[in-house]
Amino acid sequence: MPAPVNPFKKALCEGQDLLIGLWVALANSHAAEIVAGAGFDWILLDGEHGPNDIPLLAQQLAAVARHPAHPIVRLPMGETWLIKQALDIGAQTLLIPMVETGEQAAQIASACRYPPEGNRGMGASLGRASDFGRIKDYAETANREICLVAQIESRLGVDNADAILATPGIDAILIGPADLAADMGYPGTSSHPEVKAVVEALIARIRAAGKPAGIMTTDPDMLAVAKSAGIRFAGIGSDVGLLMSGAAALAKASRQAS
Ligand SMILES: O=C(O)C(=O)C[C@H](O)[C@@H](O)CO
Repeated sequence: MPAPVNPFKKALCEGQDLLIGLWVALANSHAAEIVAGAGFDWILLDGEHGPNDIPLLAQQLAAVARHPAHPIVRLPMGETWLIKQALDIGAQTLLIPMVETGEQAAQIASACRYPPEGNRGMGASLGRASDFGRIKDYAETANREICLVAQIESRLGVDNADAILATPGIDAILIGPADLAADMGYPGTSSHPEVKAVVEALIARIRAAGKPAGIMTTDPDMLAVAKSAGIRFAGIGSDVGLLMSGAAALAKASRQAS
C-alpha cells in the first residue's frame, strides 16, 4: 500500500482552479477541526507565528484528517531536523518561511525526500505518516506525495527567485507580503504600491518558471492584484482574525441591543 495521494499537490499540478485557504494559528485541535469543515480547499497550521509544537501539530493533523481541507504545515524555519519531524507526524505539504537563496532551497528540498533524492531520515514507521507502519510501501512512495512550498518574503528572496525556482523539489512558491513589505521599508503596509508591484512581477517569474504561485493576504486589493497575475492558491484570512472580529461584533451588537 503506497503513501496517500497528496490532493493539494494533485490539484496544483493538474487543476486550474484557485485554491482558497485559511491561516490557522490558534494551535488548538478543536479550532482546526471546526475550520477544516468550513469549506476551504486548504488550511495552514502555522508553526511559525502560532504557538505550535510538533505534538500540537500532530493533534491538529489527526483532528482535520476526515475533512477535505488539506492541512499545510508551516514550520518556524527550514531546519532539516524539524522538517523530518513534521513529515513523520504526517504532514504531506510543508510551507517553509523566509527562503532566500538557491542553497537554502536545495537544503529544504533534500530534507523532504528520502534518498537518493534527498536526505530525509528513515523513521516514518514509528510515525503517523505511515499510519505507524501500516502503510508498508511508505518509504518507497512518500517522495512523490510531498509538496514543498517555499515562502519568498524578502528582497533577497526576490533577487534569488530564479535560483529558488530552479531547485528540484521546490513544488510551489507562496509570497508573504507582510514580511516583504517590512523588508522593503514598509512594515505594516503590505498593500503599498511598491510592494504590490514587486508581488505582481514575482508572480510572473514564478509562473514563467512553470510553478504555482500563492499568496497570504487579507487585503482585497493585494488579492485582486495577485489573482489577475495568476496565482493558484491564496490564504485569505485566519482563525484568529475571525474570532477577534466575530467576538467584537457580537459584543458591540449586544450593547446596542441592551
Ligand atoms: O509575510 C507574510 O505575509 C506572511 O508570511 C503571512 C504572515 O505570517 C501573516 O500575515 C499570517 O497572517
